[in-house]
Formats: sequence, structure tokens, C-alpha cells
Amino acid sequence: MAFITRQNIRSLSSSAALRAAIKHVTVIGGGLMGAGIAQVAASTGHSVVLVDTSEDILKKSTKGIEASLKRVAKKKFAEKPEDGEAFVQKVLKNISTSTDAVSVVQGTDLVVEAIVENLKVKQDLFGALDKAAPEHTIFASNTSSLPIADIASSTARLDRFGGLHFFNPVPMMKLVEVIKAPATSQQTFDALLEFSKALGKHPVSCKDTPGFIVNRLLVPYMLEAVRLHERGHGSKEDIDVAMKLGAGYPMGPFELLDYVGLDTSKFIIDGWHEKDPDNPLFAPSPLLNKLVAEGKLGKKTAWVRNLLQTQNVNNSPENT
Ligand SMILES: CCCCCCCCCCCCCC(=O)CC(=O)SCCNC(=O)CCNC(=O)[C@H](O)C(C)(C)COP(=O)(O)OP(=O)(O)OC[C@H]1O[C@@H](n2cnc3c(N)ncnc32)[C@H](O)[C@@H]1OP(=O)(O)O
Ligand SMILES: NC(=O)C1=CN([C@@H]2O[C@H](COP(=O)(O)OP(=O)(O)OC[C@H]3O[C@@H](n4cnc5c(N)ncnc54)[C@H](O)[C@@H]3O)[C@@H](O)[C@H]2O)C=CC1
Repeated sequence: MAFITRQNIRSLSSSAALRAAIKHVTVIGGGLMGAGIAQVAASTGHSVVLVDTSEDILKKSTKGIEASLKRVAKKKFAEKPEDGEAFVQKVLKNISTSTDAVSVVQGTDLVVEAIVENLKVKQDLFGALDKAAPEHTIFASNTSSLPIADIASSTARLDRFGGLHFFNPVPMMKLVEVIKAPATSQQTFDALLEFSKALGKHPVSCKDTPGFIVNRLLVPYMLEAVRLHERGHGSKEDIDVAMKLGAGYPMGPFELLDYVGLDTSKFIIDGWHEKDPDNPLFAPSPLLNKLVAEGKLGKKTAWVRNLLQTQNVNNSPENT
């Protein structure tokens, strides 16, 4: 932060000043979502540190970002491919990586967390970061299904904590849900709205209610598709085709499940089942549990398998 002091950050009111406030962003979690968020933030001129638990994961994330940037550049600079290559290199220069979240947050304006969908793990992370981050730093979670207030409860910065819920694939999806928890200050909320706009996204305002807007509607739809199939009322292929050709969705529900990741989907459903155990829609799915236990996580399985091979950790048949 070049020109804003701790004292005057609280008195900033114009949106231009708030937009200027977020320059340095720390993205925690370099998986499907974190890599996309880092890419978009870096593409729009922010300086980004991407954090994950190992150098191998970070190498894969960076490779994925480069591949995605090349797809963007191919379209954006169709007439001048050399400008496209320069764009890719410029954006990559805006991203550095680290495995030490606590040390890098010391110089950051905004932390966007995109780690595993588990309340305790997110709380532990934010609790540790809260002690290290400067006072002005805003914390945001990309959670799909957990209450922002519950995640924020491990910190002492409830007013500077909100939700920034991006959509997969981040470089292509225009929406960001900006979540105002009961204790989120108006300034923090405005700063998150402005940040979303600075990324070229379209923000919508959400309350801290289960699933916010999109997942409140999308998750029951996807669950109903799984239940329909479990009842033997349609093949996965027919259900996907029906929703694409009949409802105009770009992907059918099973294709989307595969795209989102079966592990993340299971975390979401298990969490909602725990909160609402009598709702049959949220009952565990033996098929989903089996696939996740076998390490079959959907589209990202190839990525994970690749990583395990790189690390030479575990190439046993259960993991392939
Ligand atoms: C009982 C238990 C069951 C459990 C069920 C529980 C379910 C719970 C699930 C809840 C999930 C919640 C997740 C969440 O919190 C919120 C979400 O993110 S939901 C997901 C939202 N996303 C979507 O719905 C995606 C829908 N799909 C699409 O919009 C398109 O298919 C897509 C844009 C992905 C790809 O487009 P398509 O035309 O199909 O394919 P192409 O490959 O031709 O791509 C078109 C165009 O886009 C470019 N592109 C695609 N991906 C990227 C990328 N990552 N980076 C850069 N560019 C990309 C590609 O290059 C193409 O460009 P052209 O110039 O057109 O060639
Ligand atoms: N997959 C999706 O379509 C969407 C997911 N989300 C949410 O985004 C978050 C991340 O989801 P994905 O990117 O799909 O998961 P992912 O599994 O692809 O990536 C998570 C990454 O976080 C890393 N990680 C885990 N614990 C960590 C820690 N303590 N410190 C640093 N890194 C850590 C993992 O190594 C992994 O690389 C979840 O909360 C999920 O609900 C939100 C929108 C869409």
C-alpha cells in the first residue's frame, strides 16, 4: 500500500480511493479456484502472492495459470500473437509464490482464501494470519457453503472480514458474490465490491445465508439430478443432455460435478447434512463417497495424479 496509512484507511469513503487501496493481494490455496483468482488479479495489475502447502503444488498452479493465460491471450491478441506473449509474461511477473502464508501477509492489503472446504482448517488458517497481518488488511473467504461469520470467528477483525465467492473457471465466469456478514463493515464491503469490479467481474451483494445466492439454487438442483439418477429415472448422460439442450445450461449437472470436483462437492454436502440431518436431499450418497474414497475426484484427478507422480509419493493403484 503506497500512500494510505492505518489511520486514514478507516476514513476513506470514495470508491476510487477504496479501489486504490487494494494493490497487493495474497491468495491462499493454489488449486482450481485459487489459481484462477491469482490469474485474474495479476491480469488486472495487482501484485499477487500465491500460497500453497508445497513447492510442487505451486509449480503446477503456475503452469496451469500460464496455460490459461495463453488461451486468453490467443483470443485477446488474435491479430498480434507477439503482444499476446508479452501479456502472458507481464502477468506472470505480477505473481510470486510462497509456502509461508504467515510471513507473506505482512505486506498485503487483501487475503483471499481458497483452501479446502473445511471450517476448522479455514479457522486455523485465519487465526494464524490475523496475528501477522497489518491492521488494514481485509480477509475474504471463497467458501462455497460455510457461513462467513463462522470462519471469521477465529479472528479479531470481524469488521474487516467478508466473503468473495468466485465461480469456476474464474477467468471465464463474470460473477462474484460479495458477502456481507453481520459484523462486516460497510467500508470493507465497499472495498470488496470495488476490488471485484477492478478484476473486471460483475459483483452481486449477498447476505451471509446458506449457499448465498447461486449455491442456494444450484446445489439442490445438482442434488436432485443425482437423486433422479439414483432412483433409476435417467442415465447421467441423458440428464446432462436434457439440461443442456432443454434448459440451455452450458454443462449438465454431472459434467459440472466433475468440473467442480467430487471432493469439494462432498465437503459441501456433508456440511449441510450435519446442519440439517433430517433433510433427505442432503443425505450422504454412497456413490459419491465411494468415488472420493477411491481418489476419483473428477476433472482434477488427472492433475492430482500428475502431482503425486512428480512428488513420487504414492503411486499405489488406489490412487490412480
Ligand atoms: C448426493 C451427492 C451429490 C453431490 C452434489 C453436490 C453438488 C454441489 C456442487 C456445488 C458446487 C459449488 C461450486 C461453487 O461454489 C460455485 C461454482 O463455481 S459452480 C460452477 C459454475 N460454473 C459453471 O457453471 C460453468 C459452466 N460451463 C461453462 O460456462 C462453459 O462450459 C465453460 C466456460 C467452462 C467452457 O466453455 P465451453 O464452450 O464449454 O468449452 P471451451 O473449452 O470451448 O471454452 C470456451 C472458451 O472459454 C475459454 N476457456 C475455458 N476455460 C478457460 C480457462 N480456464 N482459462 C482461459 N480460457 C478458458 C476457451 O479457451 C474457449 O475460448 P474460445 O476463444 O471460445 O475458444
Ligand atoms: N471447485 C469449485 O468449483 C469451487 C470451489 N469454491 C471453494 O473454493 C475453495 C477451494 O476450492 P478448490 O480450488 O476447488 O479446491 P482445490 O482442492 O482445487 O484446491 C485447494 C488448495 O488449497 C490447498 N490448501 C489446503 N489447505 C491449505 C492451507 N492450510 N494453506 C495453504 N493451502 C492449502 C491445497 O493444497 C489445494 O491446492 C473451497 O472453499 C471451495 O468450496 C468456490 C467456488 C467454486
